[in-house]
Amino acid sequence: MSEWLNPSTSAYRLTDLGWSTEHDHQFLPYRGTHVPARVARVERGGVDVLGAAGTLHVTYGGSVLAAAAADHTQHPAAGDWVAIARWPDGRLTLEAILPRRTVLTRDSSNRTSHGQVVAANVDLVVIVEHLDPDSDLGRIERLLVLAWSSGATPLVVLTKADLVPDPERMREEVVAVAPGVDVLAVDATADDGATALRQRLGPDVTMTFVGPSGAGKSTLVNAIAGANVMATNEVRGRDGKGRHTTTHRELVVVPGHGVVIDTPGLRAVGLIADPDDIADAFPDIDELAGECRFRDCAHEAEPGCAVLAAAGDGELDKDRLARWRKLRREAAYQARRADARLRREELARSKRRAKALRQHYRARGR
Ligand SMILES: Nc1nc2c(ncn2[C@@H]2O[C@H](COP(=O)(O)OP(=O)(O)OP(=O)(O)O)[C@@H](O)[C@H]2O)c(=O)[nH]1
Ligand SMILES: [Zn+2]
Repeated sequence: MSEWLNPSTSAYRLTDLGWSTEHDHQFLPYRGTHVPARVARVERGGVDVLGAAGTLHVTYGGSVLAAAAADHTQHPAAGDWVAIARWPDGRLTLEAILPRRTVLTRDSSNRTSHGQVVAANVDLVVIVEHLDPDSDLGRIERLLVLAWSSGATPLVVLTKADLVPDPERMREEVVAVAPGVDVLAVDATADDGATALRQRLGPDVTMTFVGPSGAGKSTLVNAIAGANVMATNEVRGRDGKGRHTTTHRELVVVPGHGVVIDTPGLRAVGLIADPDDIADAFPDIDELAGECRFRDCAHEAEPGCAVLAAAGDGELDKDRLARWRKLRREAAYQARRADARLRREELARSKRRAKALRQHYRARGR
């Protein structure tokens, strides 16, 4: 186990972990009986939390387990602020999750679950994409939808600016697909890259870095930390598997510059967006759609469609429109699937109820 998770390591100041006066208020019901802490790592049987007592391993309290069984999103996640109880026998249990400000969710492959929270209370989603090879605009758009749907603010960092002849021109292309979002082009291996990013951070900002493998996420985190807190590709070994071993840190405190969350689940986040989230990432198209003749315009072939008109006269990039359509189809498909899942669960519940009733009457009849 790394020194990071060793209980003998030093205590944390709650404010370095992102604690604010809002949390003071939320924690009032637990004051005196529980201690506050932040979840750094989730395991099957419990979590590691960081707090004034350092790093602690705690198991789940009964009410937390019951809530999580009924609704997977109520399972503790990295970044959660929680209330910990200490029992007379010395056992530590996680008894409550404070209200989450933001949630990054992934659709679970488990058909009976309702998606899984992979990180909570993230303020800033840093979308990292390389300029060399060329940036993937569709991937950036997709991650923007993800960021907006979590409630966090996105920031786009384009790395490897040192490897291309005209990074500014490429940055402009990305600016066009990220309306209202800050877009930086940096050399992540140089000081000014870290400086530009640090200027966007604050001491109590919780951030997460998403983007393709090799884009420079770990390099950036290490640069803002001024230390090697994340394993980069070079030091990770050839099999590429070293990253999410049991010693991996999922929540790293960068004193003065915030908290970084990096969970294995984040690597696999899919898209469960609702149309509003997509609109957040595509305000240009959303605005055009407001000008269509028909309120329920599908922007496919309708007369008076402002979206099609804009695509026709070049005001709206046709490729961007095609990617937007694809995301909307995907979201609609996910929504239908979730509906079907809910119906299946409701059916299973009513069958269980009927069976229980039959047994009840049979027992009485005897
Ligand atoms: N020249 C140059 N190299 C970079 C830059 N950013 C990252 N690299 C290099 O790219 C390689 C991959 O960087 P990482 O930081 O490990 O990438 P990552 O996004 O964390 O990758 P995963 O951990 O696989 O998701 C390393 O060799 C970095 O030194 C950059 O801006 N310029
Ligand atoms: Zn239209």
